[in-house]
Amino acid sequence: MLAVHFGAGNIGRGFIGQLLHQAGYKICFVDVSDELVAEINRRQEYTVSLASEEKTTFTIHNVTALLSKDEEAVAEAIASADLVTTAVGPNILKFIAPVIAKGIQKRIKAEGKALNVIACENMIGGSSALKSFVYESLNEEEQKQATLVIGFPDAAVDRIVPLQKHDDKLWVTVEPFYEWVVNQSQVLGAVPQVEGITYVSDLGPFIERKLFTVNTGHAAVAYLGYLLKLGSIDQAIQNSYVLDMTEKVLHETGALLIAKHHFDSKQHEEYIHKIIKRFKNPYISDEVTRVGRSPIRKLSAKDRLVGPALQALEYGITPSALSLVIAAALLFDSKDDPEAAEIQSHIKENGIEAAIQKYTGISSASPLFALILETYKKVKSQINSASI
Ligand SMILES: NC(=O)c1ccc[n+]([C@@H]2O[C@H](COP(=O)([O-])OP(=O)(O)OC[C@H]3O[C@@H](n4cnc5c(N)ncnc54)[C@H](O)[C@@H]3O)[C@@H](O)[C@H]2O)c1
Ligand SMILES: O=P(O)(O)OC[C@@H](O)[C@@H](O)[C@H](O)[C@H](O)CO
Repeated sequence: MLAVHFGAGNIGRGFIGQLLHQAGYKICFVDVSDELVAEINRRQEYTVSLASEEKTTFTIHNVTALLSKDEEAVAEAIASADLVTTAVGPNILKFIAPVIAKGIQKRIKAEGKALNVIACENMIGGSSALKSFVYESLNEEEQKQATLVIGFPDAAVDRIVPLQKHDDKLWVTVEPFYEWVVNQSQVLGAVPQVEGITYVSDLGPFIERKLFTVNTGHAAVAYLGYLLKLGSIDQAIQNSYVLDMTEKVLHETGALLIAKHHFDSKQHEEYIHKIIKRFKNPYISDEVTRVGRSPIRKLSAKDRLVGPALQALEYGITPSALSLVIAAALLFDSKDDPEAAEIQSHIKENGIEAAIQKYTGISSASPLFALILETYKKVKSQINSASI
């Protein structure tokens, strides 16, 4: 069995690669990094180690790699694959779509069997978004045929994989916990048998629970930690203010998730505790700048901050703590992050009101707009007087 996986980065090698290997797939990674591709092809194996006291390791064999610009070879691989997965980042999906379309065209011509393409990205409807991009490169007839044989099941993936700092360029250290939930109702043909994938008929509650708890909480720790000049998530969560505000944020999103999806409140409370414990993992040092990366994406209307804040209002919940994190994201000025730099220069040139509208999509008439603005001004003045 062959799996073609786009993105040989942290989650690609450290999570998806491990599970696919254990399920018996040969993996062909596709990446833009010459260094990664060359090293994978040279060794054809790599190590995943668990960030825990035992430091258990797994060797992932049977791996090769292609450069994404080697379009003919990538399309050929897709044409003969049993599964296609991605972990490249939500903003990259549109760039890998044309070559996936090429592979689909070859497959349709050869009357190949049904194939599923699963985007393992932190976003709602990742595979569906990828499908839309792929369809832009298919003509009407190809789209009709693809609808019958190419499934794009949406997924939620959860495993904390920090930036890697090893002499071995392929080694990847990951937290022991993982969760991979896939919408079975969007699978076409045989359901991929991968131990560790949980199939559900409705992904909505699962992806919102994951994104609005793990990622909202993570963003809270990252952006508040950054303001307090704390470098890593485990350091930031030890700070009583950060911990207190993160818990408040997770109780706001929790109230929304319980009201909307009818999760059991006691079980949800346990879920929150488990996640905070994961953030405290002393065997992982995860930089706040990684977790806060791409603030334009994280501030967008459907993502982990503004998404639950807007929905909370609809359920009569005031998103005060969420507004604090949104304000902190607007203050995130990490120099190495191009999206942070763009927000800061927009604020400088056009003012905070224009930036809130542009990056969150919230209209100035919304009560959330006023709440974010007021909180932003308060936090900024606290920073200026060094009282945060
Ligand atoms: N790291 C985590 O803890 C984690 C957990 C769950 C989900 N995710 C999600 O997984 C995705 C990847 O995150 P990551 O942390 O592994 O990032 P990463 O930067 O480590 O990996 C992304 C990989 O994609 C490659 N890439 C970029 N453009 C490409 C292209 N055009 N074609 C092929 N490959 C390309 C990069 O070279 C890199 O190797 C994101 O959507 C992220 O939100 C990450
Ligand atoms: O990958 P991002 O940038 O969407 O979010 C950063 C982290 O919150 C994220 O990578 C988590 O580590 C991961 O989602 C845990 O499952």
